[in-house]
Amino acid sequence: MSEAAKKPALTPLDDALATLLAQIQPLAERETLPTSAARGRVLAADLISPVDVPPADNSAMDGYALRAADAAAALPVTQRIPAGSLPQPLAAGEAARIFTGAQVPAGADTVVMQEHAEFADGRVRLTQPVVPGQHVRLRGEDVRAGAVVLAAGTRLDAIALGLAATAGAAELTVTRRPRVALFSTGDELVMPGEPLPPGAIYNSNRFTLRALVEGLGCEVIDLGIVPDKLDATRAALREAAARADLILTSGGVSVGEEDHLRPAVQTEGRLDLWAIAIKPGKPFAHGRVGAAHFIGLPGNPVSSLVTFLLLVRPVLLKLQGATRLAPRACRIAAGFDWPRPDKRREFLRVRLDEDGGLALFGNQSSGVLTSAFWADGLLDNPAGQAFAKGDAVRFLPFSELLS
Ligand SMILES: Nc1nc2c(c(=O)[nH]1)N[C@H]1C(S)=C(S)[C@@H](COP(=O)(O)OP(=O)(O)OC[C@H]3O[C@@H](n4cnc5c(N)ncnc54)[C@H](O)[C@@H]3O)O[C@H]1N2
Ligand code: MOO
Ligand SMILES: [Mg+2]
Repeated sequence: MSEAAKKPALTPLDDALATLLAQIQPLAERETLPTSAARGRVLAADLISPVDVPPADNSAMDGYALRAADAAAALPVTQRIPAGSLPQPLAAGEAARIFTGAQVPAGADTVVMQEHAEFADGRVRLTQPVVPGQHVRLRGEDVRAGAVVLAAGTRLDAIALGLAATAGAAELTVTRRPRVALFSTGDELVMPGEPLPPGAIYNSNRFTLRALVEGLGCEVIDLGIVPDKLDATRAALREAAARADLILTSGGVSVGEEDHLRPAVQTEGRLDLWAIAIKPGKPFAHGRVGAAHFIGLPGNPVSSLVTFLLLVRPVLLKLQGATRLAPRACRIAAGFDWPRPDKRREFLRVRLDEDGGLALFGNQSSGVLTSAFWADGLLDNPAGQAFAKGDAVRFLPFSELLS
């Protein structure tokens, strides 16, 4: 067989992702957690608010509540309403002293901030014209009772948890954590904390991948480092398949004789996909071992990171029933020329630069993890497409991908 004939056809990224996601059925099991423990999880049922938020009209300022129609007169101040207290109705021709967050009394329709009023002898006089309704936050303007506050399939970030709490939810029903068995392959790998013998490197993928998996609300089953041996790789796959929903590995997935993952998966299960037309991250593998999904990421640290973000992140989200799998992207000006594009769709490590559009990290090698640490996200450049400084390019922010 000629070298050319041995070359695998590279699958386009979008096709690979579609194939991968088509195999994923969301997990059916759910659990109920305290709201404070649900960060990073996916809501399994619509959350409906039993209350209006805010529950009553309330003041946005420290000042005076009154009827806008009375604004011209010096009004007697007939009550004082701190936040948390219950006001008396306000009669025509009266004003109430009021504080931010306090309930606006029935009868009042407007709040004047104290800086725009003068108080003397029990009466308040306004020093500025009023706009009727000003500084009153209306009952239900944030959330209406009976409305869906958070839909099933929502990922619970800090803001979503706050919104759930604002509707009074002490507990949330979420999809159970997917179990992800993680192992790194490579005889050269040594764990941080151990001495570094000649020829060895520290295992960084294990830390990056573990943090990414946990950040997506999943449980990690850490199977450590597996040697570059076919038998050891097969044994690790069998153990992982018995314990996990997804087996995630890094390294040993390329074409060298020391890359045992592909043959091991072919023997223990089946391989559905291998090699994607992206840079970095070409040698990406997907298949099944027993009932578990298998995903093999390339060993180079940036390749492993990028393939995780583009392909594994949506899988872990879909397993949990999340409705939004794709990260939001935007088009933004490139701050540099890119005259010699790759034949593969390329994901460049770039940083947001207020003055000049996206800036490029100098060394784009897939072994240089510093490039990703420095960057704010990935510039997604189509295969074979050159661009010049000032051209609009597609930007995938890490704020989307790493959340
Ligand atoms: N003849 C060819 N060689 C290679 C090809 C190719 O198409 N033909 N593809 C290259 C590309 S692209 C990549 S990416 C790598 C992927 O290789 P593997 O997935 O088999 O990974 P390894 O060979 O095991 O390691 C690659 C590289 O990454 C380092 N590594 C591995 N694991 C870790 C870890 N846990 N932490 C830190 N660094 C790790 C490893 O030491 C190697 O330097 O293959 C190319 N070769
Ligand atoms: O895909 Mo490799 O990830 O180009 O270095
Ligand atoms: Mg290799």
